[in-house]
Amino acid sequence: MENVFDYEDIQLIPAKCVVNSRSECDTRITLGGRTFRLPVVPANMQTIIDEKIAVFLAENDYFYIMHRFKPEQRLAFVKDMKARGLFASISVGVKEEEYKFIEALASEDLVPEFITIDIAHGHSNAVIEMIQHIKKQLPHSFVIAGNVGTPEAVRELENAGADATKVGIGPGKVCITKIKTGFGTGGWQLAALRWCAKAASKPIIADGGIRTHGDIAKSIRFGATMVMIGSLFAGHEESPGETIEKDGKLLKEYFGSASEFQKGEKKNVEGKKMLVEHKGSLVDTLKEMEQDLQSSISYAGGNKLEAIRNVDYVIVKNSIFNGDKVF
Ligand SMILES: NC(=O)C1=CN([C@@H]2O[C@H](COP(=O)(O)OP(=O)(O)OC[C@H]3O[C@@H](n4cnc5c(N)ncnc54)[C@H](OP(=O)(O)O)[C@@H]3O)[C@@H](O)[C@H]2O)C=CC1
Ligand SMILES: Nc1nc2c(ncn2[C@@H]2O[C@H](COP(=O)(O)O)[C@@H](O)[C@H]2O)c(=O)[nH]1
Repeated sequence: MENVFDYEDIQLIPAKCVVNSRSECDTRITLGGRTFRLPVVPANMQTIIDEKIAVFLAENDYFYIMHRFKPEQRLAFVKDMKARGLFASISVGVKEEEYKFIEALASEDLVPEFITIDIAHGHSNAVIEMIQHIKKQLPHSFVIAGNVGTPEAVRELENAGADATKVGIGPGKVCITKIKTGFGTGGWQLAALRWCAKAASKPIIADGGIRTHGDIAKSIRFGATMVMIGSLFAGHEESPGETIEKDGKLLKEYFGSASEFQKGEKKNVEGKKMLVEHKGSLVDTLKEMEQDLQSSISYAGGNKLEAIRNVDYVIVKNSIFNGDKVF
């Protein structure tokens, strides 16, 4: 494939400014018939989101996707969000019990607004069958399917009924898929996003590899509607990961959903654990992300997110591992 690159290899080229203040720039995005303040969603991982954060995000018009690692609590979670008048957005896997869970939601007439099918290798019959099951049982839920890394996969999942696809296999900060299996979009996630976006007829969520706020704008430029982020959301005081003090410094744990820490066993491990610096409040990060993205929009020469989609860019260098190590 030609022109393979990643986030740090690209610089977007400024266009003439049309606003008098960055505060005029609108970062809102619509997905599944709802408008959110930012094209950003914290990763559906156990050290990134919990019920409290989900409520905060939904109340404040941010998109969220609850993780699937406390399966027995999901039905009550949907009920609770509905009782609060908030949208429900959950994750499922593809195993037998997940079929029953979807049927239980349908039989109680509990319809989550968003359901994300969250498995490592989403280009599979297992995901296609789950999309079809959800669409049959809960036709009004917006289904996000993933993860994938090729145009063929995007087309197949869209044709099966997915309303959006999630792109990114191996670019995550706590991911070791690229090292352990030799496969994935790690090291060329941005180019893979562009490749997939050209084939997509529905929204794409770019997942993994975001290391700076500027990478959000780059994802939008290369075809993402929304960006899923783990590591940048891992260090907040609200983050569910354990807080650890080391040499007088506060740190937070962040582990992969396919790590032994999540699985409770060393089987098919494709994720690791790391400690990230404590960085204060989630609200402050969201505010800073919004301001930085407003600035990106102004450099793009517009006042809406769409302006970023048309800017020119240059490829400035190349690197494979995006600063990641196995340990
Ligand atoms: N975005 C990414 O790059 C990655 C993300 N993850 C995250 O880790 C979590 C666990 O993922 P996952 O292991 O898929 O979930 P599950 O453990 O729920 O596995 C889902 C099903 O798919 C099967 N499966 C998993 N990987 C493969 C594969 N490569 N080929 C064929 N079948 C497979 C599993 O069986 P069996 O286990 O017996 O093979 C199981 O039946 C998810 O949250 C996922 O998003 C994991 C790796 C990469
Ligand atoms: N290969 C693995 N990928 C994982 C695992 N757990 C989560 N993830 C993916 O990473 C992103 C977050 O990436 P970041 O660069 O923003 O930190 C997340 O949304 C998943 O798609 C894992 O154990 N292995």
